[in-house]
Amino acid sequence: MNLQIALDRLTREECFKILKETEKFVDWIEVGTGVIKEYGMSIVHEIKQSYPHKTIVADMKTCDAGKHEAAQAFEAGADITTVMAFSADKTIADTLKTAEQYGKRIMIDLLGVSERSRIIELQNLGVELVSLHYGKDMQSEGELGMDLFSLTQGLSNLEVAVAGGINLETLPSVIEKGLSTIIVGSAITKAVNPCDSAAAMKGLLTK
Ligand SMILES: O=C(CO)[C@H](O)[C@H](O)COP(=O)(O)O
Repeated sequence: MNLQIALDRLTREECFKILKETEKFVDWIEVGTGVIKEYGMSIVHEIKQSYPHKTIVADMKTCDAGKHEAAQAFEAGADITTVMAFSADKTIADTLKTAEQYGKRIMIDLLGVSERSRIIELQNLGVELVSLHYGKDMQSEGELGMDLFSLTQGLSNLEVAVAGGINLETLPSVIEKGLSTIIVGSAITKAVNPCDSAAAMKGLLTK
């Protein structure tokens, strides 16, 4: 099970400091949407240069102009770029095609999706990697509920990640769902000791 660290609401210096401290315990590095908005594609490039052996996820949250935005992410060094599930099928198809041309991948962000039928449509378009997502703003109204997992439960040929306020207390019940990637932001990046937090989480994932 991969641990993906999400670098959100951080300065460039904070991103690199946290990566230096947590590198050994994280598998995938997500350059968060806000960080990309602040620093542009150059920060994706810098992080890939510094961590060439890690899988870099550019959280572009693309919803239109798919071909262009996917190419931007891959040119900058991203291995995976994110695309919103509600995007037009043409956008999904274009980003998939672009990913194939670059030998890279797209991850579909399921934020706001409540019907399994959309996920099946996405699979029919060729999608193989999705992320269940309980949004940052929704987190102020309560923790990620286990019902979120029913969206993808039992679907075959689908790699599933999950994000949304996961912390050391909630991680064990998330692990039980048997997904491929657990995405953690604040519980590591805003921890007093990000290294200890990442180590503890990776420890649970590899148990
Ligand atoms: O995509 C995101 C926000 O849109 C974050 O990557 C995701 O929510 C993980 O961060 P946190 O653990 O702090 O919720």
